[in-house]
Amino acid sequence: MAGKPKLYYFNGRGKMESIRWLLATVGVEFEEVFLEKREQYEALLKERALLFQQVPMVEIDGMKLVQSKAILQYIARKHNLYGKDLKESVLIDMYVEGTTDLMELFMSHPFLLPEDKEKNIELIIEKAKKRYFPVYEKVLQDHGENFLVGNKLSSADVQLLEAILMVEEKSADILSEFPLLQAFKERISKIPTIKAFLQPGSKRKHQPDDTYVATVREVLRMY
Ligand SMILES: N[C@@H](CCC(=O)N[C@@H](CS)C(=O)NCC(=O)O)C(=O)O
Repeated sequence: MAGKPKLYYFNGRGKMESIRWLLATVGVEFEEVFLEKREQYEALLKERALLFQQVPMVEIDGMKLVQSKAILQYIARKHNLYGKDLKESVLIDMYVEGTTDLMELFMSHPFLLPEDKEKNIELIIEKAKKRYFPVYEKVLQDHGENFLVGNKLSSADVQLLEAILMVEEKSADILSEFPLLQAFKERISKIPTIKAFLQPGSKRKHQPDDTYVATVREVLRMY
């Protein structure tokens, strides 16, 4: 039997966090290798473990997978979080891409100059409020189900909850104008595996701090 998936990334959210969320949701335990030194990254490059010289990399089912989107789709397909047919899958892809676009704005935020950070976070919150959250509110309304697609949980639901919590960290009352999203958040948060992942001490990461940013810069030589 294959061992636990092994996740290679930094000790921060970045492009690995949605993968952690999805594995936790489907109840798969995983190990993490945190890159802290340039030498660890160089060792991975030397053994040709990183196809495009990038992390995230996940060792799973005898493969070394890179490209976060491909990894997420693999996990979603394997664990039936990817819809019942092509039409459901493409909707899931669209909704996942929307939340990814929103969360990527947050991912780049810690790397900005201090003087740009405040203005940038205001713009991100504005985008969440005006562009992204109204879409998901309407999808829930039109679809009339507990989930974004079909009548069961999909990776789109998991990622939407992740995005909601990320925005709420910066704007606690963001959902006040979105009652269906508020109910969605409460519902999805109660799924036992997700509830466990939301507890302190889980492998969920919180907002990257200066140490995280400094580590990424050092390991990837981003100066
Ligand atoms: N499309 C890739 C992008 C991965 C990516 O940009 N990884 C960054 C760290 S978050 C990296 O390894 N950068 C090193 C480089 O590009 O040289 C994915 O989604 O996995």
